[in-house]
Amino acid sequence: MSIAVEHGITEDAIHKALSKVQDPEIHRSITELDMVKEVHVAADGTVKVAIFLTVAGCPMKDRLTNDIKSEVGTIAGVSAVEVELDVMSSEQREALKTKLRGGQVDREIPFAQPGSLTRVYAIASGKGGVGKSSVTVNLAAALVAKGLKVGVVDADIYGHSIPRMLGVTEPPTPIDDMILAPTAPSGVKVISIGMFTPGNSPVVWRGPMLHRAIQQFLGDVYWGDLDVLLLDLPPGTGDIAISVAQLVPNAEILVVTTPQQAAAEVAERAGTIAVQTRQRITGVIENMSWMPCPHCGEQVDVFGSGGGETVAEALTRATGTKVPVLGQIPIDVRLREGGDNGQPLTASDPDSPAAQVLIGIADKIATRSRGLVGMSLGVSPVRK
Ligand SMILES: Nc1ncnc2c1ncn2[C@@H]1O[C@H](COP(=O)(O)OP(=O)(O)OP(=O)(O)O)[C@@H](O)[C@H]1O
Repeated sequence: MSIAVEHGITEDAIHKALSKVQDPEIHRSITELDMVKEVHVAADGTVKVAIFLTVAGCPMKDRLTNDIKSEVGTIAGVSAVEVELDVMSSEQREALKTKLRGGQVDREIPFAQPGSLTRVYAIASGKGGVGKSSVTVNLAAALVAKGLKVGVVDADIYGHSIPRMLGVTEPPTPIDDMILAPTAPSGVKVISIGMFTPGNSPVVWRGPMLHRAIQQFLGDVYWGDLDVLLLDLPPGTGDIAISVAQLVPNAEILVVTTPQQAAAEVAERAGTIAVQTRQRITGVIENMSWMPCPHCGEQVDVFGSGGGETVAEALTRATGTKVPVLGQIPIDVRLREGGDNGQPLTASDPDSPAAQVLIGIADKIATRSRGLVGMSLGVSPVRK
């Protein structure tokens, strides 16, 4: 960065102001990312700041321009701020990508590294429509509200409804082979298989392509330092669950079911795949457990009862360690509405009964310590 100053405005003051401006997608300071090309101060106190954008037509350029104007504009003696936009050369982009990968030139999945502090949860269900995506977005928003950095991968090829449920409208920004994930208004970073398919067309990819897509979402997307990554899997016991197990062996499983016994049986099958892949099952979440009767306020079990407990017991038997029911979420029209208008209930109405259960589950998965408890070691007893 080159800075030419006069008019009593110090280089230090300009550097300090610019260091407060963050790239809206990378969430790191533009000075740290070497995005400032040059700064010039004219005799009348006009400051011209030239910036390197990561890519031409960067969707965040207006926000960046405004942020620079407001930060630099606060310096005493500055009469006006002008921002000029340039684009990084391929060498500069390469250097930026290396910086974002923590000095690593090669792509790798950061969450699969031994030192990774990110807790990865794959959200699974036996069949569609049980509320897996609703649970995922509400847990994500609740975890952000606790001050954690959270990312969501929408790997549900049949549903891919996560961006809408989180209110994300912008597409991801590619920097060559690196992808910057858009951030939802709640602060959750999101990447979805739906962002890579034209219109609303269904994805007809088969196993190897899906594996590659998940690998890209985990390895090519710049996530920054996440505390928690949630993966919304497609319903059933499909290829993606196995890909996740291969790519991120330390991912833990959350199984979502309704109280209905038929749903519980298929959810149990989805859970047992974790036994085969030796992944830990953190617990079972029962959704649509009950609703208050509109006339008398009493609890009505619309979809029967006991499904969550049935799945938890079956998975406890299969793994040999206690798999708990983490919570029973009631039916709440506002939860559905929140999904439709991109405002998770845990953020918009955290005191509602359904949000309270979800926040309780978020507390449990946020504080869970690492260890071998609950993980199938893949050993069987030997008879002597
Ligand atoms: N507790 C709840 N109360 C009211 N509505 C709910 C609740 N949970 C989910 N829903 C609604 O049920 C519908 C299905 O939920 P969702 O899309 O989250 O399910 P899913 O299991 O992810 O389905 P798929 O895998 O088929 O995408 C949505 O319209 C959602 O808003």
